[in-house]
Formats: sequence, C-alpha cells, structure tokens
Amino acid sequence: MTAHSAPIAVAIDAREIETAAAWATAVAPHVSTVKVGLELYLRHGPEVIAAVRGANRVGVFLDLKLHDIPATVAGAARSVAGLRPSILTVHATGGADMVRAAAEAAPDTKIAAVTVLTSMDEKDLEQVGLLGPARDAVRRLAVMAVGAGARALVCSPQEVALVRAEVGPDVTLITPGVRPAGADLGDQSRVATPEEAIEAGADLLVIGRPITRAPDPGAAAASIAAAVRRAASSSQGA
Ligand SMILES: O=C(O)c1cc(=O)[nH]c(=O)n1[C@@H]1O[C@H](COP(=O)(O)O)[C@@H](O)[C@H]1O
Repeated sequence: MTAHSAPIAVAIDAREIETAAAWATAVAPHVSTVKVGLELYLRHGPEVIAAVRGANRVGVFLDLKLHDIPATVAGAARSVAGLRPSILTVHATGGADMVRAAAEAAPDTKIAAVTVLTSMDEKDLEQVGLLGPARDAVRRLAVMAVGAGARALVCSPQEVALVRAEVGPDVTLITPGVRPAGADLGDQSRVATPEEAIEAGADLLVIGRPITRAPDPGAAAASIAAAVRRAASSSQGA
C-alpha cells in the first residue's frame, strides 16, 4: 500500500496461482488491497496468500465467507488467522453467536460480516425467506453483526448510506457490486459506479472483473483508482 493507493480491493478470482500473482503485481501500485476468494484458496490453500503478497505492498483480504456452527467457524477463523489477512469474511446470516465466535477466535483480524450478497435481487430474497426489501434485511443483519463484534460489513453500494447511519463511523463498510458506467454487470444485481459508492460513504470497494478481465489489468486499476481518489477528495471537500 502506498500513500497514493486507492481504497479498492481487487478480487483476484483466478484459477491459477501464476495468474493471481501476476494480477496482484499489476494492480498493487494503485490499490490498497487484493482479495483472495474461494476459487483460489480452495484450489491452492495458504500458498496463494504468499504468492499474491509477494513483494507487493498491499493488504490481503481473505474472502472465505465462513458459515457454520459457532465452534466450527471459530476453528476455521483460528486456522487462517496465522496467514495475517487484513480482513476475513463470514456470512452474517450465520447469526450473532457465529459472528462473535469468529471475532473472538481471530482478534487481530478484521472480521467482515457479509449481509446480503450483491448478486441477489428481491425475488431471490423472497425465495430464501428473507422478507422485505434488500435494504431492510441488510440493515437488520448489519446491526446484529456489529453488536456481535464484526468490525466490518459487506453490503452493496446502494445500502451503504443507510448502514452508515445505523452503525456509525467506526465500522469499515466494504462494497462489492461496483461497476464503472457501461461495464458488464455479469451476475451482480445491486450495483453502483465507483464514484457513487465512494460518495455514499464506502470505505473499501471490491472490484474484480472490470479490472482483471480488462486487456491490461494494471491500466484498468490505475484508471479506476484515479476516479476513486477524485471522488474521495471531492466527498471530503463537500
Ligand atoms: O464478500 C465479497 O467480497 C462479496 C460479497 C457480495 O455480496 N458480493 C460479491 O460480489 N462479493 C465478492 O466480490 C467480488 C466481485 O467481483 P466482480 O463482480 O468481478 O467485481 C467477487 O469476488 C465476490 O465473491
């Protein structure tokens, strides 16, 4: 991380460790964080953390979205705490005891509770029995997770402002579902542009395919990072 790095976690969703390391090196000069998710970690294990860290000055966000009984999640969080991820995700829908178990098991890791996946729309929520509009479920889960010890929350940029109003300034708000204007949405539903996410009060934007699938991931990261820095300085000035 450098003084000029933007608050972006690039989702390094690659199959091969060499690709992951190359993407991390290309984006590291521009962003604060790289995110290792299930595809890479389940295939390569802890080795991939060292590979993306390499000589890069970036935080490594380990996105395993743990979701199980409290004792199992505590054990899993303990198992990866030694890798020193800057952030570790759990699903808030696992409940307060589960979130608390993760936070207590890995006190030096920022536990981020995922509220409602950004790929889900209202029809999906109804199918899984989460009643009410997405923002109501996000608000409920956010308050519960912070009360249970989560120091960060994952929600869509569309809910950041209302979550901030509920949990205050000290909780890190992380938003996937970020798409530059005109970019392919892919499987994301609840989206906004990087500038909108920053203006709404997000602390860290998770961005994957708009960067990693670009012809030049380093150039794409540089361009989105510049837009994010501009939005952040005009929001601070506002
Ligand atoms: O926890 C996450 O990072 C996450 C939560 C969520 O609600 N939605 C979501 O897309 N993500 C992750 O954010 C990344 C988004 O990638 P792109 O859609 O390629 O920008 C993926 O790695 C997802 O696993």
